[in-house]
Amino acid sequence: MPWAGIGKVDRKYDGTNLRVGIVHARWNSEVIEALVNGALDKLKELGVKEHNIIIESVPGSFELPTGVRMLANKVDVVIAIGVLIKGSTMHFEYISEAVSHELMKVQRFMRKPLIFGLLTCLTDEQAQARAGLTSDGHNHGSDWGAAAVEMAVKVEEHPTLW
Ligand SMILES: Nc1c(NC[C@H](O)[C@H](O)[C@H](O)CO)[nH]c(=O)[nH]c1=O
Ligand SMILES: CC(=O)[C@@H](O)COP(=O)(O)O
Repeated sequence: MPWAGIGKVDRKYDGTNLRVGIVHARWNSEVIEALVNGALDKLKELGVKEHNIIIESVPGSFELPTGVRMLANKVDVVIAIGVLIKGSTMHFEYISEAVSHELMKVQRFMRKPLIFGLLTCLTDEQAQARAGLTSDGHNHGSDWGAAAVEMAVKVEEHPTLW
């Protein structure tokens, strides 16, 4: 997936003074772990201090919006990470839709940037590739870490945004 990723960044973003929350689901834990580590590595590369990163887990992706709200007051930006994989029922469709909409609402409610780290995959292989676990894969967690620092800095520069 050579085209994947957040592209060329307009300037250098410094995360030195940022507090970042990561809330992740535990379903599909191998993929989740790779995504969380990808995000953590990128946050640290961009200067975020380890003691300014709070990590919380929730059972599944459906619980992500609640988890985000629990962290919202303690940090400048939250990354919500979950991995939904299509099974044999309509479960996937309902949860994908509901969680995506609710995360957008939660972002407005908390008036802080929220990074959408919800993979909605049709197969296990799709999820593994997006966590960098296949030879042609790319770890989206890394992009989410970069997006978190960029958006936290940008929003800080626009105090009347929300
Ligand atoms: N099937 C997946 C789930 N299902 C669990 C729900 O998210 C939820 O935890 C449960 O229904 C209790 O409310 N979660 C994922 O993150 N990924 C899945 O593929
Ligand atoms: C509630 C569930 O997680 C489960 O019944 C969903 O089944 P599937 O993933 O096969 O659609």
